[in-house]
Amino acid sequence: MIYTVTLNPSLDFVTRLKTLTLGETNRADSEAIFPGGKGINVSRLLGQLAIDNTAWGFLGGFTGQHLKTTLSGQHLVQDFTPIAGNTRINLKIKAANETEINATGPAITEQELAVFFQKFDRLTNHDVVILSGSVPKSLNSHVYQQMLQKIQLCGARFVIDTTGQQLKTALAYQPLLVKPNRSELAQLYQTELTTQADLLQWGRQLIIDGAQHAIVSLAGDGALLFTKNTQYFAKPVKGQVQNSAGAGDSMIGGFIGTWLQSEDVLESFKIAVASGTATAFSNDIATKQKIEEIYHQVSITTV
Ligand SMILES: Nc1ncnc2c1ncn2[C@@H]1O[C@H](COP(=O)(O)OP(=O)(O)O)[C@@H](O)[C@H]1O
Ligand SMILES: O=P(O)(O)OC[C@H]1O[C@](O)(COP(=O)(O)O)[C@@H](O)[C@@H]1O
Repeated sequence: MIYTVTLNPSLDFVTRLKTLTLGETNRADSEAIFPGGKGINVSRLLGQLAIDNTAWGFLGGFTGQHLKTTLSGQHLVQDFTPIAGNTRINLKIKAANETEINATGPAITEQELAVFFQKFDRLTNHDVVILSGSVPKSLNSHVYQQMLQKIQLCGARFVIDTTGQQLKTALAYQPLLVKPNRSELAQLYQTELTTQADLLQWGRQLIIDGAQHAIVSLAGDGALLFTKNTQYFAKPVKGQVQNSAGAGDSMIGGFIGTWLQSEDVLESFKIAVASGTATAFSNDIATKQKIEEIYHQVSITTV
């Protein structure tokens, strides 16, 4: 089974307006609410590809209830840990630029955390756990490492999409896949990535440091894939961006869902790029139909 973990799910409140003026009352042209949180986005993308998966994480309050309702009927099993606090609302402002305010998230009690950790006892070496996104402020920053130790103990495999020290620590546990974007890679290695040579050098470093596969996503500039023996570049597909939130999560879902079925790295990368692009070109997580449409436009070269 594939499990996704979203410690800090969200409702994404997306509002559109022509111009955003700070310090003034702005009037929106439109607004919409989407389920959010990186692991949940991965689950939804896997669901679009009809790949069975179970979503873990914390949900609570009226926002958590709304998220639950929105997810019901999608191709994923909800196995969230209930909490007393309210699931957060993240604000995405689409004006001339995209501005995001991601909330800190609710308080998680020690008891709620203990109930969540019990789920890891049932993992086996057939399972893959996808750990994604930020840690609610109330949780200790070592929570990712605690999960990794439990996953390793059961012989399960994992994918991790987080940043900074948490990502650095995770590399030593040999993740199946990591997917930093350009700024996350620069932050990880405390370096500047100005040239293609910089990207290739530091992308490869992810493999040297322990990752089995590494995608460096470059938003409108495409993506790079690194494995022990190969390096690929996917050119950006041209199109109209609608809402790029979840594009990176969709890449992870597309890659890992395909790789677990075929172990075909090139095909998995192609579907990853199609999935990420299709989500960027959609209002919400991409549909299977949109992914198939984009798939035929994906062009990959060895670099
Ligand atoms: N503006 C865009 N044009 C074309 N493809 C895009 C665009 N934005 C995202 N994508 C696709 O989605 C992938 C993931 O997007 P990116 O923004 O890099 O991830 P993240 O959301 O994790 O920061 C990119 O590597 C690219 O393939
Ligand atoms: O957990 P974080 O880092 O606060 O991010 C949560 C946000 O990330 C998203 O999952 C989108 O992620 P990406 O754009 O990086 O793919 C949103 O749905 C959500 O609001």
